[in-house]
Amino acid sequence: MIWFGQPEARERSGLIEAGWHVRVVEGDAPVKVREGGGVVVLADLRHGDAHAMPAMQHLMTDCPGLPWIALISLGTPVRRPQVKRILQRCHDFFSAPLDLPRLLAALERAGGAVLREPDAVADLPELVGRSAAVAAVAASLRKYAPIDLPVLITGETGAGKEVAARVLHRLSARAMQPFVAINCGALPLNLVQSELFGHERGAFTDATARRIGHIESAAGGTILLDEVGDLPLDAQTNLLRFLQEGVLQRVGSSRPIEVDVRVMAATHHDLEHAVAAGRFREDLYYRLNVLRLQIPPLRERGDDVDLLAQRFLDRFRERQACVARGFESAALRAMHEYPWPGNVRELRNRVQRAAVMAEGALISAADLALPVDAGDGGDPAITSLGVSRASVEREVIAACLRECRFNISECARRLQISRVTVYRLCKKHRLELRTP
Ligand SMILES: Nc1ncnc2c1ncn2[C@@H]1O[C@H](COP(=O)(O)OP(=O)(O)OP(=O)(O)O)[C@@H](O)[C@H]1O
Repeated sequence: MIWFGQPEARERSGLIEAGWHVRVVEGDAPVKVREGGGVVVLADLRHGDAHAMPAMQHLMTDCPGLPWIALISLGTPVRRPQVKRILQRCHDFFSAPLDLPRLLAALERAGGAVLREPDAVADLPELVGRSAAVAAVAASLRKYAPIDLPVLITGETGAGKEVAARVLHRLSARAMQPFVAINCGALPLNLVQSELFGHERGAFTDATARRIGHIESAAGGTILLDEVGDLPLDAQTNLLRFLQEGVLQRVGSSRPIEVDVRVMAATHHDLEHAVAAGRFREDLYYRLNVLRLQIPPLRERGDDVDLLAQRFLDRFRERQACVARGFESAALRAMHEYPWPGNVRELRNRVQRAAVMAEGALISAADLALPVDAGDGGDPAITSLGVSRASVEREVIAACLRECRFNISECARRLQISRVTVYRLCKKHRLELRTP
């Protein structure tokens, strides 16, 4: 629903709990909405505030088919022409204090099915979100996609760098050609060159046959070099040559092979720092950093957390039997408070686990293993800071281990702790180090 004005906290959380996505509009900027799909608009005129009136009028003209509901109080200037025009357009009226159950019933009638509000990036279904931060990413993606130059994608782990690279590829002229993503940090050190550039038969002891490398296998398409900062210096030199001349040499061969591939690189480390420390070639950095895309961390995406969580839950429900279909308001609050060090990936993992754990229709903060704030009347065992920390720590490690398929080195790298610490924490939290 679009709420023009200011919902009270209880109103907003009641709506979200009932499955509605609430988009609050306070300013006078025009609002874009796709008609149909269960969108309902509420004109909150309780405070007689004329601020959002132009945006309301605009939307009424733009989307004449939308159902409108008015919320008024004794203070609403009902005789003012602007207000009168809006009231004339409304199907239903509510007076303060708002009777939430009656409003929910009216919304169901007006909007039909539960609203799935269009994302800010409706034409990019891979990129769920409607925050300004995600809209800015979407705008850059559309701008960069048709330009056949390298892109350097930065952002915290799990924020969606690979998702962005896939969108860039899909929107580019190379869309019908391969997209190859490789994690440079996970390549065995002694095989990096052969993995990237391929090798000829007999190039080294185990090279019993000729093998093409990842770059060649992406011929005509795009290669994403994830964690590019982890490439050893000799591989960096060859990559630079490839970027400059468009040719590569397989290990054990002196024959240059021309390969047409768009290179994208991603990193969650500070590459500038690596350059300053001499761990990353400066010339390669400039070659890769032609177009730059910064993926914002989840904690900076506002209500996208709700949207993503619901999306992950819906997807999970399509594949697995589970009773959960939404989130308690305390769970939504907890998700907004939590800093999400593992970003969208961590959110997905927590939601999936919570969907399994939840015993009712609504997932609680405890199901998500997230701390709830003390004023919430939540479980005291959960609100204790020590227990919450331990629980979060366990969840983050368990999720990361699963993501890395129980590869301890990879897990240590992603969490930026030592392998020894990973083992210690697994022991502390009784996490099994099984192979998948
Ligand atoms: N905006 C988004 N909408 C939907 N799913 C997303 C979004 N961003 C990320 N994801 C999901 O989150 C998970 C992590 O995303 P991705 O692998 O792109 O992150 P990353 O930044 O490349 O991580 P890493 O630094 O560990 O390589 C994936 O399952 C991806 O599908």
